[in-house]
Amino acid sequence: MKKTPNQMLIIFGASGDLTSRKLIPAIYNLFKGGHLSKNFCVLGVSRSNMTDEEFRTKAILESPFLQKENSKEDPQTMQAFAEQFHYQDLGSDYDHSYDLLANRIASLNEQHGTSGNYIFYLSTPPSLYEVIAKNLSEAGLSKEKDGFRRLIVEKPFGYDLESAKTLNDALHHYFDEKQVYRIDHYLGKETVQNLLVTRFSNSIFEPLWNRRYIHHVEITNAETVGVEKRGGYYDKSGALRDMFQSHLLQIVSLLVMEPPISSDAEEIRDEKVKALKSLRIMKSEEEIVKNTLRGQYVKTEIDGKTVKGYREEEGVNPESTTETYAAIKFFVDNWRWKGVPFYVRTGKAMPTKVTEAVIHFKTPHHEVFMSQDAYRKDNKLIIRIQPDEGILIKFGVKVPGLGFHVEQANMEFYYSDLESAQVMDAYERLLLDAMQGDTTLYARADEVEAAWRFVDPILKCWENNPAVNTYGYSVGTWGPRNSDELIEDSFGWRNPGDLLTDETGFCILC
Ligand SMILES: NC(=O)C1=CN([C@@H]2O[C@H](COP(=O)(O)OP(=O)(O)OC[C@H]3O[C@@H](n4cnc5c(N)ncnc54)[C@H](OP(=O)(O)O)[C@@H]3O)[C@@H](O)[C@H]2O)C=CC1
Ligand SMILES: O=C1O[C@H](COP(=O)(O)O)[C@@H](O)[C@H](O)[C@H]1O
Repeated sequence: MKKTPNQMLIIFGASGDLTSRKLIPAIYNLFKGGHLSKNFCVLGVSRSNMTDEEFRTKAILESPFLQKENSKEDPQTMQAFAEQFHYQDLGSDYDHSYDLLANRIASLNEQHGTSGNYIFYLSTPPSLYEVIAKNLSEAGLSKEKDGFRRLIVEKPFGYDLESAKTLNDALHHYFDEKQVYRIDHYLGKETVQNLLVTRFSNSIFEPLWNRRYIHHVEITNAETVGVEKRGGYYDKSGALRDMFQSHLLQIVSLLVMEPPISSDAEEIRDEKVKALKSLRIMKSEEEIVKNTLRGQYVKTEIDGKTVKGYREEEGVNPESTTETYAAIKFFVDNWRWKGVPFYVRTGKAMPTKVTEAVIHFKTPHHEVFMSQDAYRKDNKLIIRIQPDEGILIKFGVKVPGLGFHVEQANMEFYYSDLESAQVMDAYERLLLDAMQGDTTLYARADEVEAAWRFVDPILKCWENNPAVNTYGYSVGTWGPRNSDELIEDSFGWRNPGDLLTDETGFCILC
């Protein structure tokens, strides 16, 4: 196990949802797993007025997100964990009290022996990222003189290309790029990382990983939930910004990239940037309208009960045209991928929670045997990112008996079958990487900008034409009725039931 240096984690936005739901449980698991140094502490920072004790009680001892642990752990372990937590109230606008904060950090550094190593985690509304970075710098907390100084920045990173560039420039004013860790929690998922290993450590896949053998690539990200309590944020964002620009383009970059020369963070990130730069940018509105589709879930009767539509959600404009479903077809203009269509869709309020990438291989050039079903004869590699993490290969086998009839068989691997299947939660993995100074799974400035460069024209076109290609879909369905039209040349979207479900090849339409 790699040793984690002594350090202090300073969380801005400590009273918020992300801190209690994701960050504290992740730190707790790292603590229990023995990944943290004994000389470690957390300083929570936000506007709310709380003492250390009140913060510990709310965020740890009475946290619903640590309830399971609370009930089964002995109280001493929980208490020992809680004692590493402190809290600092920063006043109403995060623009003051930084000298006070610097003094508090210095005194906790003495108390916990954190060796002057500080990570600042920005889990506040994004509008505060720049002001916090500036104030940290002015309080002398950004320069690495007597320990490391790192800045973890939550998503969304920018609202479009221009704002992402502005934010990068602003952060670079106060922190060097190597100090900035832009988080994308999908990169913390074991199966997303496994995309690299599947591709580059198996000589059976890589020779086929190109336009000669791949017919098309399909990525599905579906959630059963709607926008829940995040309507205010989501209504200004939409599926394209919320999921596609960040998480899904990260997955695309890992599928598309060339082999890096080593597993060094910069080598991998260089290749990802090149991959993102090779996505063909859709220039005309006509091209965008032809290759994209969006939808919004609508009020739906399910088993005699009315389920809210998006426009009825708290914080959402009742006339909103924000998309909760987006599907995009695009091409990658480089030697490897020329002419291979990529289809990516994401949506809320869908039938199941699933994320998967499907590589559809071309059918053999000359068909000797007839398949039972014309749509099922292509080989597929299904990389299941969640929830049942694993890999499935579909290939043709002879149906026993007379003649040469072919049917699809499955060869599958589930992560849960591994004896050492201790899959770390994404935030746990990413926090540990930042604590150990590993940037591989964090997005670099040029990577984020390259992703926005691809998404920007689509956003602009959609904003200019709010009604074009926008369709309602019922809660619990696979999106708008006509979503298969986008993928018409490729047999329709795979219906991702269980990993092993023998799909129909067609989307279940509303
Ligand atoms: N929640 C989630 O699931 C996810 C969140 N994120 C990102 O993480 C960040 C935090 O999200 P989340 O925890 O949900 O947000 P919350 O609104 O729950 O919390 C935000 C935190 O920032 C503080 N804050 C809010 N408004 C202001 C303001 N105007 N001035 C100063 N401080 C303010 C709040 O504390 P106080 O009011 O005490 O000052 C609170 O601690 C956001 O950037 C979000 O996009 C990313 C992915 C998922
Ligand atoms: O970043 C986000 O991700 C979640 C989905 O994450 P997952 O790990 O549960 O797949 C999504 O619900 C949210 O809208 C988005 O901001």
